[in-house]
Amino acid sequence: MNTPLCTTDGAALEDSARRLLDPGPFGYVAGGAGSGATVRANREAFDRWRIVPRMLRGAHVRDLGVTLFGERLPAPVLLAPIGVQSIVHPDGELASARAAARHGLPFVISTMSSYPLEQVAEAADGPRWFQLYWPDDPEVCLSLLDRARRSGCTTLVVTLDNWTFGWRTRDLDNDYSPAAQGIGAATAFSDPVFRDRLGRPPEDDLPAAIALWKAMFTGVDREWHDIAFLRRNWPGPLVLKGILHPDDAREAVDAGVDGIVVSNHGGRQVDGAIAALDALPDIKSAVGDRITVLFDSGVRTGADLVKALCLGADAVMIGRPYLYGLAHGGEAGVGEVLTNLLTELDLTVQLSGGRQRSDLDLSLLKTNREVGFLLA
Ligand SMILES: Cc1cc2nc3c(=O)[nH]c(=O)nc-3n(C[C@H](O)[C@H](O)[C@H](O)COP(=O)(O)O)c2cc1C
Ligand SMILES: O=C(O)C(=O)c1ccccc1
Repeated sequence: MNTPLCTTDGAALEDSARRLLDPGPFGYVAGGAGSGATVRANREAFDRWRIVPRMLRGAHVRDLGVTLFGERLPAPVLLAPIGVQSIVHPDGELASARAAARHGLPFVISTMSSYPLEQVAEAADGPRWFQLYWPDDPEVCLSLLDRARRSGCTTLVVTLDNWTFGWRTRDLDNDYSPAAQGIGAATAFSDPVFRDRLGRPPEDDLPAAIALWKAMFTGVDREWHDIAFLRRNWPGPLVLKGILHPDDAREAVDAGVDGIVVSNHGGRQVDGAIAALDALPDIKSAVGDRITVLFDSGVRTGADLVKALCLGADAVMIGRPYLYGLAHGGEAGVGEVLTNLLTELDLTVQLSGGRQRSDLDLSLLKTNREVGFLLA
């Protein structure tokens, strides 16, 4: 471990990662789209809510476990799919997956991992899900789904908000692109159908392999009726990631998926997009309990986890904070970030009078505006 990790908040953790990493990788992880308005909005949205703790509720005994798609989890927390993790630590996804497994939390393996899917899955000796960047070649897609299933991934998360990268100003200014170096291509390059399409081993002509990889995985967008292809070809739970509009959430229900992730990709795609937390209540009202509602974007503390759960998320994904932990100390660093978040979650729930997930609802929250009204 490099230095003790900051426990104060996500900003301190980010600052300490800035000191450890080169500007290119740090900017890639921390940066957002355009002016950074949505990265900021994600944080501001959390700051607009206040928890109103309740007393004398016997909260000394707690169980925050939840069942997601038939899987029992110790807490309503997952590790978000994050690709190219080797840019912050050589062990990359292997270390993060091991830390997740030690906490019994699901690790969502990105299509763009720095290590092949099978290797990450083996390291994630606990619950593991697969995140799909949907290639335009259906045979490659089927091959990825098959590999994910064989590797023990139970749930498929299909990311809909990144058919192409947002306008990422920091990366442009730093002239930094992991993809241009082929970082994140390990799963594609080890795919038999991809290799067949390329016609030779990727190592023999890296530029050609990278060009085919980029062409296959970017620039395609699909339509709602295309979800049927994944529904037909994925035997387990299917989750759509990147939903921000209640009508899209209703479409997801109609498409027969099992869940959605309310997310703006951590503010990395559309500058000026609505904060994911601001989108959550309307989406929850739109879908009710018909599908599972997951959430990410902007979560930095245990109190943030409580707020997202109170606003309707069935479980919450951690993004950048665990990557900062990885930068600090590999598996141990990720483990420490998770321990800190889970401990603060548990303490916040206890001190707020909660005993279980179902105690966390809107009755525990007020907006700043309401608080101001009460004070007036
Ligand atoms: C460096 C980096 C790489 C990411 N890679 C992926 C990815 O491969 N697939 C995906 O669905 N989301 C990816 N995301 C988005 C995360 O899954 C998640 O939505 C986001 O980090 C949540 O916001 P937060 O970091 O503010 O918590 C990535 C995010 C970062 C910071
Ligand atoms: O950077 C990202 O947000 C992301 O989703 C991604 C996409 C492709 C490769 C690596 C990361």
